[in-house]
Amino acid sequence: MLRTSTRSSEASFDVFGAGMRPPANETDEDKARRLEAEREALRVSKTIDAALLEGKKVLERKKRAVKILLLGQSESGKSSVLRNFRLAFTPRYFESERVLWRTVIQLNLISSIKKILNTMHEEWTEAESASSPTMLTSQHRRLSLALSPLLAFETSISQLIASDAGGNGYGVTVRPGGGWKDRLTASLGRASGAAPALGVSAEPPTGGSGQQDPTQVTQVLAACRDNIIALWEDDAVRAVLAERDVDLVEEPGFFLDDTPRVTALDYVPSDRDIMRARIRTLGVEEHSFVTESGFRAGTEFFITDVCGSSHQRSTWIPYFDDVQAILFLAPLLFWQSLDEDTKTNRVQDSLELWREIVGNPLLAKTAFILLFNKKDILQAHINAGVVVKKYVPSYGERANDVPSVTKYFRDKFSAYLRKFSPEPRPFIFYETEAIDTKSTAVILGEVQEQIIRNHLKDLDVM
Ligand SMILES: Nc1nc2c(ncn2[C@@H]2O[C@H](COP(=O)(O)OP(=O)(O)OP(=O)(O)O)[C@@H](O)[C@H]2O)c(=O)[nH]1
Ligand SMILES: [Mg+2]
Repeated sequence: MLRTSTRSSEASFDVFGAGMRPPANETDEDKARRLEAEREALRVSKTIDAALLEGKKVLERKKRAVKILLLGQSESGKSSVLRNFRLAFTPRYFESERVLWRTVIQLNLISSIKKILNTMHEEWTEAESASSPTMLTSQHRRLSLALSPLLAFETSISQLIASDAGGNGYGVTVRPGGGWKDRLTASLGRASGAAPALGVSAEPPTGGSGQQDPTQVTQVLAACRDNIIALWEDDAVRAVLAERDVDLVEEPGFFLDDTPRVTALDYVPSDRDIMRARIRTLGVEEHSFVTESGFRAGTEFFITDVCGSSHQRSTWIPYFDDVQAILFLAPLLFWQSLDEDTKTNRVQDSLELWREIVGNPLLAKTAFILLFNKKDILQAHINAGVVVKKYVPSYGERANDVPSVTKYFRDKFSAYLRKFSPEPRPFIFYETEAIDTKSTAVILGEVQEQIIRNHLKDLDVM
């Protein structure tokens, strides 16, 4: 019995051993190939182990980290708040990205120019087909021609950083997931032959592949400076834009009034410029970082930034899991409608969205912080005489000033929170102006402190 058992175990050992042993007639070449294959298999196995370990570590870190979700309609200022967050709490990282923002701002400027040129072309086409007079002259045609090289840069750089899905043809839209920064960094590095830096290289860049590089755009913009100013300051151009309802000043990412500064060869974007830059988020971006400064520096954050367009809101749901706080942005721009649905009033849309989000059972334990962002724009419009009750009849005879408007809508948001939250939760709100980095830093400092305290309480650390 004992012998049988031994034999059987030897036999089974042999079955595996035979498979592992090299064949008796193995040539030197076969052996080299086999050893190489074994080394490769070991490398792949180690890579998989490392990835699993890394994945586990990320999950562990994510469990301990503070998780924040930025929500709100498109253009509400979610990404701008995230930028403010990074400026306030990871200033070294923010500095390292300044060079990328120069390219985004250059693209914003070119987008505005493209809109003007396209509007002029529409005017010419209609004037020709209807044989009607136009205020635009041959001088405008010369300007249009002189500025047309900029459009090639717009296309080319947009292709580098933009999504294949593209945007609406004007705004800057980036690839989902934030990978655009790596692509742009690599491109800037290649163009200057070194790590990307601000200012242009002494040597003019050589295009080579035919693809425009971001360093060249700096030089072409500098060369176009006077023509851009001439175009934007031209009375006939302004009149054509007004006639065709093209209001560039009101659009996000408007830098035409800053042309002399933005087109300078040594242009370095200020913090405010970076907050004013417009780049549309597509899909969902997850940002993880450890704070360098502020309350409990060294705290790890996971901040999720989403695209606010109504077509993309279903992509938010997977990110509701395990989030400590939602920063909900709701600008009180009651005279505007959504870009994607011009029949829907912006504030009405924010209220509906707020109601859905606060009422979501997955978010019952999540803290909500409401940011009435863009208070500078609200103030400017009230100062310019915009009458609230014209757009919001239920506003009635209340005073036509910012405190009354804010109180009116604040009461509505607060009532929805009380009525639709699955469990009672405090109503926390701030009035913000994300392009003002100083005031935003103070508010974000308070917000961060509250969130960390709550988080530590949940983890039983405090
Ligand atoms: N004047 C002013 N402009 C702001 C303010 N907050 C944001 N902006 C500008 O508004 C534009 C839109 O802001 P984003 O942060 O890109 O908006 P978003 O919510 O991320 O939009 P999506 O990515 O499309 O969902 C940008 O050009 C910002 O510079 C503000 O408080 N005041
Ligand atoms: Mg965004």
